[in-house]
Amino acid sequence: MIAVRDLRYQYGAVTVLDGVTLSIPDGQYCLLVGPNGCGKTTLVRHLNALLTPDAGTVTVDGTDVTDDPVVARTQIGMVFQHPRDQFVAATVGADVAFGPENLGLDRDEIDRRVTAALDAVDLDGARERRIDALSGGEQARVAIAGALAMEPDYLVLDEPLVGLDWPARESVLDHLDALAADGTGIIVVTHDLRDLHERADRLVALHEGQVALDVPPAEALDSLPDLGIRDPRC
Ligand SMILES: Nc1ncnc2c1ncn2[C@@H]1O[C@H](COP(=O)(O)OP(=O)(O)OP(=O)(O)O)[C@@H](O)[C@H]1O
Repeated sequence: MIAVRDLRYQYGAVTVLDGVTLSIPDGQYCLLVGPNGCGKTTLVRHLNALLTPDAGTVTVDGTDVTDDPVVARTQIGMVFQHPRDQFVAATVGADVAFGPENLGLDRDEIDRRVTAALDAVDLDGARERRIDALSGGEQARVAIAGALAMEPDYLVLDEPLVGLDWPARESVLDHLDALAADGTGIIVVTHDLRDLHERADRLVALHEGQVALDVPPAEALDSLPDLGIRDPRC
């Protein structure tokens, strides 16, 4: 379980997170929503210790991520807002292998993980393809595969659908559904709930640095406009 307790963070004099508390059990599919600049990325960067809290704690299965960032980073896979910035190799297979290689795994295990991760996003035939020659949707799936190759308990995706056309968007979402069905916890950061609200178990909305809503998505819809988020039914 990921547990965030009274998390506070400011950039200079600007307070962004002002006492965020939430727990995300294993296997949950959670949406983290809020308008631009409300602190969603700042919050998820704390989950695997890319940022250190000014106050409060983030624990994963009881381990404080600040004390043990490596544990957090192996249990929580992150897919960043612009996947293109995340790639470290020219080809799909080399990029997906990068994380397991850094874990010091043997070649057979690396190969097994790369195969499984690419299979999970339907890119099993794409190992030798150059990433810069892939479509935006394919690149998004490579980024997800890169995180999956670490065999994380949770996958955190920061605005994974930006710039994708409808088929690519559906494809990425269907793959997330399949991962969730297999027990991977999914946390999707977004300000656009179209196609998402019916898939997730839970919706957490940030407002003025705090958790303003934490309910099943269907219960949140009427309150969203007051929090600066478009009602996806409209
Ligand atoms: N490195 C930084 N230095 C100073 N201010 C920052 C930095 N990163 C973010 N901020 C500010 O912190 C606030 C929260 O930013 P954050 O990126 O967490 O919001 P967000 O909800 O993810 O926004 P978006 O939906 O636009 O991605 C914003 O006002 C942003 O300008």
